[in-house]
Amino acid sequence: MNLQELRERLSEVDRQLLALVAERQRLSREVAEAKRSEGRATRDYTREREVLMQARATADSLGISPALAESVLRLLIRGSLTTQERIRVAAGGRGDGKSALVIGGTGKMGRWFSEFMASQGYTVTVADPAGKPDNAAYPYTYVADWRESGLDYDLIVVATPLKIANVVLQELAERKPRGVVFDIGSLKTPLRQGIDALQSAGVKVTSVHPMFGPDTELLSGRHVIFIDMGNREAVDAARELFGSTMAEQVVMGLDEHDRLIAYVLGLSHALNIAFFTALAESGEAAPRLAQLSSTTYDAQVDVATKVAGESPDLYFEIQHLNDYGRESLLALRGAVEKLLQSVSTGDSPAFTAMMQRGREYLAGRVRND
Ligand SMILES: O=C(O)C(=O)C[C@]1(C(=O)O)C=C[C@@H](O)C=C1
Repeated sequence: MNLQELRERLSEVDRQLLALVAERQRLSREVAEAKRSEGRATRDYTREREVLMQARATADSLGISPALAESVLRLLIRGSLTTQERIRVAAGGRGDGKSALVIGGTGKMGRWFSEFMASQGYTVTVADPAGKPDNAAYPYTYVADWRESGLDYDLIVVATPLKIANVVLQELAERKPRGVVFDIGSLKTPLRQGIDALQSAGVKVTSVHPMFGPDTELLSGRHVIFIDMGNREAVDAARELFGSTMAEQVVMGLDEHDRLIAYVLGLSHALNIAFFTALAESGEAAPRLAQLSSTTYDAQVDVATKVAGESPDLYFEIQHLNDYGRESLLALRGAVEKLLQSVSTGDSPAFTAMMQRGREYLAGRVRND
């Protein structure tokens, strides 16, 4: 066979593979229904392990790489889980007969929430001064300014940029809506006044931080943080929204949230900004570095590239508006100084101690994906 013929055969095999993937997905939808009627959880780690082990053994007997087979099956299981989670969220029907308003609903996370709530049966209204999305089949009621309409909703989600959110929450407090109100900001200390105003006005208020980006399809392994401002009903209602998903729910206080986020978001963003700034400012080495690779460098460059592509406004807000933001930046500076000190004085025990401490610290970390 010549190259052209071989490529045609490969394309045919790819088509067959994808037809099998479609068949697997179809079966997985049936599994979702079966598990729902038997009252079983969506995710079954024991079964996943079995599937992966089976794939490795089959690969071995076929003379192909077990690692390749495992990666393919991991992707397919992820596909299954995404489909199954969606089925469960829709079947839960937690929003049937209920209405929701998403203020800032055409932004990225606003869109995510609108879709998520609509998939549960909520009738969604989107308010956003950015204009109605140019889509003939736009599925939600649209208003440019929420201030000009009634507030008779079961749920109001504030998905505006942080700076505006505090004002919106205060304005909402004046109108005392009957439904549950929550924002989805990445920081909570800049929203303290708005949330407090709602609380004092007797509104059912909480605050939610979805710890994932707008492209997220599967919530298994993801965290959603709920801030308890003293209104149990509001916290329960917000948690209930995620009740059919596999997201892990964490409830905490407002200050605790921002203290932790200063590290989880603030420190990891800062480290990447420092990394690419150091590279870009490395003088004549900069263009040559861009061509090189090594395992750690490539992994770090991948993360840094994502960070560099994010919104500077949002990333600045995350650093600047956090009451506890300085703490983690100073910790980073302290760590770099300690490193510099050990390296420049040839203090190998100090360097080794840093590595050892990191190893111990990170070994205690549980990660599930
Ligand atoms: O066997 C199941 O319970 C499935 O839902 C299927 C499947 C898979 O894709 O193989 C998907 C998710 C589960 O966690 C385990 C396995």
